[in-house]
Amino acid sequence: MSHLRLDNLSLAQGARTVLEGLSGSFPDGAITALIGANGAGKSTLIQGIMDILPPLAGRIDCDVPKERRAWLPQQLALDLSFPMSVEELVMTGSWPTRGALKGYRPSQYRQARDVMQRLGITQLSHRPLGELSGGQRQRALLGRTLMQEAELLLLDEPFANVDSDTVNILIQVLRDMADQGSTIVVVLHDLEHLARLADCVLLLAGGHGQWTTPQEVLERHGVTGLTSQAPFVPLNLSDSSPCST
Ligand SMILES: Nc1ncnc2c1ncn2[C@@H]1O[C@H](COP(=O)(O)OP(=O)(O)OP(=O)(O)O)[C@@H](O)[C@H]1O
Repeated sequence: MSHLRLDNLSLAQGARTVLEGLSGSFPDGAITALIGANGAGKSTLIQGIMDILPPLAGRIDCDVPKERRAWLPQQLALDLSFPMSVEELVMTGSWPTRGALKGYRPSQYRQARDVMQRLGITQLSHRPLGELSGGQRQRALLGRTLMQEAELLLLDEPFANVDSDTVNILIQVLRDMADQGSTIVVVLHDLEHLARLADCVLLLAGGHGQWTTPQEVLERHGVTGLTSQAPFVPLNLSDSSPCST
């Protein structure tokens, strides 16, 4: 059975119903792309799954413990101006399981070093977050979720403002996490990333959800044979008006 299931779920932002009657399961050990036009409710659904936004009706069943759930918000939503280094950020990934005030064990420093090496940010370990590029910051944030050993990972547009080397590393790490059994849900906005990353798709439109496959979405856009060298191809999804007000 899936670790993350939606049962006739409706979610609202204030007085506005954004999503209505969503049901279905996110497959474990797989990457589900969450797609839809601007305002379709992708971030709203992520907030619901993260327990930040209570359901208006229906249920979200998630049996991943809270300390193994991780969320990478949109970069614009992050304030990384506080004085913290890359290594310190990665180490905070151990807080949900171990607590913030217990200090770190040598094995955790070793684990953080391995994580930073895997993400190619070892040389940045003492660099303050405020001095990182978008791509470096995104690698550090994914490093924190690796440190957390997240079993449910939600990412909101992780490839926005990120260089192509970072995209390649993020895709490889996410694939490895899924292969090890994690449930991954990622908000995507372009077809190249959809083709390279997604195993299945939840399309939000008109306040409702449709489960589909990357192949079906690509065919609907008249795209065949996308490769990793393909240029940015935006998803063209128009029918997105919220279901009711
Ligand atoms: N805090 C809020 N208060 C009121 N309305 C909101 C709030 N956040 C989002 N909304 C509204 O809810 C609807 C869904 O927004 P949401 O951010 O979930 O869409 P999205 O699919 O993530 O869009 P985008 O692709 O632009 O990020 C939109 O109509 C938006 O204006």
